[in-house]
Amino acid sequence: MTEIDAYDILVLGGGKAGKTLAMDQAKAGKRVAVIEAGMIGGSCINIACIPTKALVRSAEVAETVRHAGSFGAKGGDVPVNMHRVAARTAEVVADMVDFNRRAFAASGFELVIGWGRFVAARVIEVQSAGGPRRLTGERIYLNLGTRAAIPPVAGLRDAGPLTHVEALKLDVLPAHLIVVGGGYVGLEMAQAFRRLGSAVTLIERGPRLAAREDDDVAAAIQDLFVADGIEVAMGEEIASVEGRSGDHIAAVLADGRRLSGSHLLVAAGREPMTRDIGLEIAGVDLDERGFIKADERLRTSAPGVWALGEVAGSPMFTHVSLDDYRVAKSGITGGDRTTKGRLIPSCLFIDPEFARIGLSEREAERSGQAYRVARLPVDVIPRARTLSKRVGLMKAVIAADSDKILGFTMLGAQAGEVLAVVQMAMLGGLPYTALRDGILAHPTMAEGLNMLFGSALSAHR
Ligand SMILES: Cc1cc2nc3c(=O)[nH]c(=O)nc-3n(C[C@H](O)[C@H](O)[C@H](O)COP(=O)(O)OP(=O)(O)OC[C@H]3O[C@@H](n4cnc5c(N)ncnc54)[C@H](O)[C@@H]3O)c2cc1C
Ligand SMILES: NC(=O)c1ccc[n+]([C@@H]2O[C@H](COP(=O)([O-])OP(=O)(O)OC[C@H]3O[C@@H](n4cnc5c(N)ncnc54)[C@H](O)[C@@H]3O)[C@@H](O)[C@H]2O)c1
Repeated sequence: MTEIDAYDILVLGGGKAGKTLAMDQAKAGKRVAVIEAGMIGGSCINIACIPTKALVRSAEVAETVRHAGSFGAKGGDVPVNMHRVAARTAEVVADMVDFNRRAFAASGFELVIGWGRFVAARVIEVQSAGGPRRLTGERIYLNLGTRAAIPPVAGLRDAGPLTHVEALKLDVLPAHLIVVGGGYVGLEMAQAFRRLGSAVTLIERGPRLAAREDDDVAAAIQDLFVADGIEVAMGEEIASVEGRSGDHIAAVLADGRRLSGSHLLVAAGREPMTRDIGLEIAGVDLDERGFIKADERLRTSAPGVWALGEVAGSPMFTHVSLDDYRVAKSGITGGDRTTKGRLIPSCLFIDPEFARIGLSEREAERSGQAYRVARLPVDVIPRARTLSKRVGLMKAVIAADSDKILGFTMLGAQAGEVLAVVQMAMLGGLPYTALRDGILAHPTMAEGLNMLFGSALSAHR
């Protein structure tokens, strides 16, 4: 019989929520272990947010150099060294992994590297370098994450498509990249590779890019992509894929048209890492999509087992995974924090950025409440002119019967930073007039908020 090591806190999967909880609880004197398959620090720093934003930065520099002449500097269409781009991305990742590794060690939790699976209700077996080990915890937290879903399209899997993981390591520039999916991953990657110098075709089967956004916002993003020279194929179903990514590949559409390229990147959504790890033995129920069913305190159907981050069905952002840690910690310390009613910001790192907090106009309409809308083209903000970044819009949704801000959307330079200003106003319960009348520094992009909230509000419903 293999011995079972017992811990106060056992975390399976070291994502943002799990690693933060582990460090916190280890520092508080608990006996804590984290079982992690191999990505020290989880997907954000290894294969997701951080390397994509490093790639996006390389693309931004290439684009700036390309247009340097108009700013009076010497530039032009200089070739991009993808070997260096990939190396820089890897350096940024390595630094953060190292930082995490040291923080883990300093906190005092035990990091067990290996693939974990339940072998009994509260027992996880790990296949680690030193042979199999069994661990149990008074409290067990599952922070397993997701991976790129490969749609069941004939020939797609056999074509060896790239996902974000491989695309971030490419040290040759794809001559022509086909991107399947116009969500967050597809949009960031499509524009980055276009600006690095690839021809890019983006295929989205739905009616709009960034599916959850309002039509005018999605159309503005599409215009931006078309202006960048990206071929955008909307509302198209891929019937089959022929060839191999990295060589020659073609997406054959339902109407028989062929969209050909050299590489194909799949960015068509995510699937949870819940298969074949004995969750049924653990008594952890899944929903119809395979995500762990968790309540507002992130409790699963198994007593003493919680789920955190994407695998728990939480919105797929690192800052939400971090908040799941706060909810989990509150459960340990007797607090009452839950996942209900969270105000969750999002920022899409295209150029210019897209950001949203609270309700979109469509969501406000669906909610049935009376509301007003304010709109502003970014072009009228002085800072947008000094930056030569005049594309985009700001949009706010305000309650009709009070001055409460219900939502804010921006496509424009530094949208993620401007968003935080509105978010703080919303968190503080400030009326929209505070942003209309507050003295904001000139010339900043945030100054546009004075104009946005000072503009005529059109009433709805
Ligand atoms: C390309 C891309 C870009 C993104 N960019 C952003 C961004 O800019 N901003 C943002 O907020 N969000 C971004 N996201 C989303 C963000 O990465 C995730 O929401 C975030 O990392 C939270 O993940 P998590 O905590 O749920 O789990 P993860 O960080 O995915 O952690 C899960 C961990 O569990 C491990 N694991 C899984 N199964 C097992 C097992 N059986 N045994 C042992 N270990 C296991 C995995 O190795 C992994 O390390 C991006 C996602 C992608 C794909
Ligand atoms: N900046 C950020 O914060 C950031 C960046 C990347 C990812 N993320 C997170 O990761 C999540 C997942 O991103 P994602 O882009 O993989 O998924 P997504 O769900 O956001 O978008 C997937 C898109 O692919 C389309 N699609 C699916 N199957 C298709 C097919 N066969 N042909 C053509 N199109 C198809 C869908 O209609 C959808 O528009 C995001 O929702 C986001 O929460 C965040």
